[in-house]
Amino acid sequence: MSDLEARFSVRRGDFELDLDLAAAEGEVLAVLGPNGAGKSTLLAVLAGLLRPSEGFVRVGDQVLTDVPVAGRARLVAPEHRAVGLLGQDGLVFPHLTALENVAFGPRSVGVRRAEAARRATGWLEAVGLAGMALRRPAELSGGQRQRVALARALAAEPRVLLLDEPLAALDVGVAPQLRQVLREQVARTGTTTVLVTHDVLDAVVLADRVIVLDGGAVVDEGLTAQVLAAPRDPFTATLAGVNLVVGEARDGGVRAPDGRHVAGREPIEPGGQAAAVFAPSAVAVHTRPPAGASPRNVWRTHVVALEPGQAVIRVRTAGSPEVVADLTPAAVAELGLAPGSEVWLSVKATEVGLHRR
Ligand SMILES: Nc1ncnc2c1ncn2[C@@H]1O[C@H](COP(=O)(O)OP(=O)(O)OP(=O)(O)O)[C@@H](O)[C@H]1O
Repeated sequence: MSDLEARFSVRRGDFELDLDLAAAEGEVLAVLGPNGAGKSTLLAVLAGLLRPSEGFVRVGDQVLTDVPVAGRARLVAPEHRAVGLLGQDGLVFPHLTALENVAFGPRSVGVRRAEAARRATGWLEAVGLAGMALRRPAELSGGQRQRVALARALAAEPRVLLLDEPLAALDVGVAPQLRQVLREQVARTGTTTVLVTHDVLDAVVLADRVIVLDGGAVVDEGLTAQVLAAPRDPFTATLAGVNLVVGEARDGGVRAPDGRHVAGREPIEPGGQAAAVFAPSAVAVHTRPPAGASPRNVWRTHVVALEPGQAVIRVRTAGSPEVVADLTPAAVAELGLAPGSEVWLSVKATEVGLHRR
């Protein structure tokens, strides 16, 4: 049986989120999605801050939220759920020291002062803050404060930990260290975790599985590596840094809405929806129709934009869906590319993965 299970729909104005998720004990589930996809709404329902229009949330054998279609709703108050929440700006009491902040959880369930302080000291050590126990939040850096907030959340020994963009407010230099601390502590404590993030790296480093939300619905889900290697949704493809052409399975490949046909390494059975995935570095750009015998995909289009990437220039081209190519600056200069340039793109079929949707 899953440790966490939630199935509900919830409305916020015109927005509706429909969700069905489960996480095994100790599993880290990342929730990815663009702005407004419903990620915070999902956490609010799990935390008991928001009541769904229908559905339930269960943690272990305890039903925390139960809103039947007809009949009485039941909602366990947020403070009585064994659910911890850590947001972007970890909530810590400004007037308490780091130690007192972390000891707060154990104290509030009746643990004696000395024992709570002993446990809090252990947690502060675990998150790399030994020696900072007596500082108040104002005397700590943003990254250190977030460590205190993490220690505080874990010291309450939640059955499920909810992380809402926990690294988003930190400097890029600090985020990797805290990401590592999160990873260690979640693994060490075996806490079932739901991690909302914009950053694909968080999912790669921390999560066993991911779900991708878009417009209030789950559009992709599975093991992190699999979802990123074979995205089924354009948003996931962008996160994974790959091109995704979704269309009808036809003639062994994928027929895009704009008529483009994409062949892959292995032919795919016709019928139904399929997706072709290929890396921007696998796309060659030509200013004339390319000649050559090897089996490959060739499409005529035009350049929409040139964008700086890391040691490459990303060439965005017209089409539905859009295809991007990564070229060296020298190649872009040699081809004389600019927005509006007519180009032919070619991709070797051996570089294209095809899968069913
Ligand atoms: N209090 C509210 N009242 C009405 N609508 C709301 C409220 N809060 C959020 N919404 C709407 O619900 C939708 C989902 O918002 P939510 O904050 O869950 O998205 P998100 O995926 O967390 O986005 P972001 O990544 O920008 O934080 C949005 O369309 C938003 O406008």
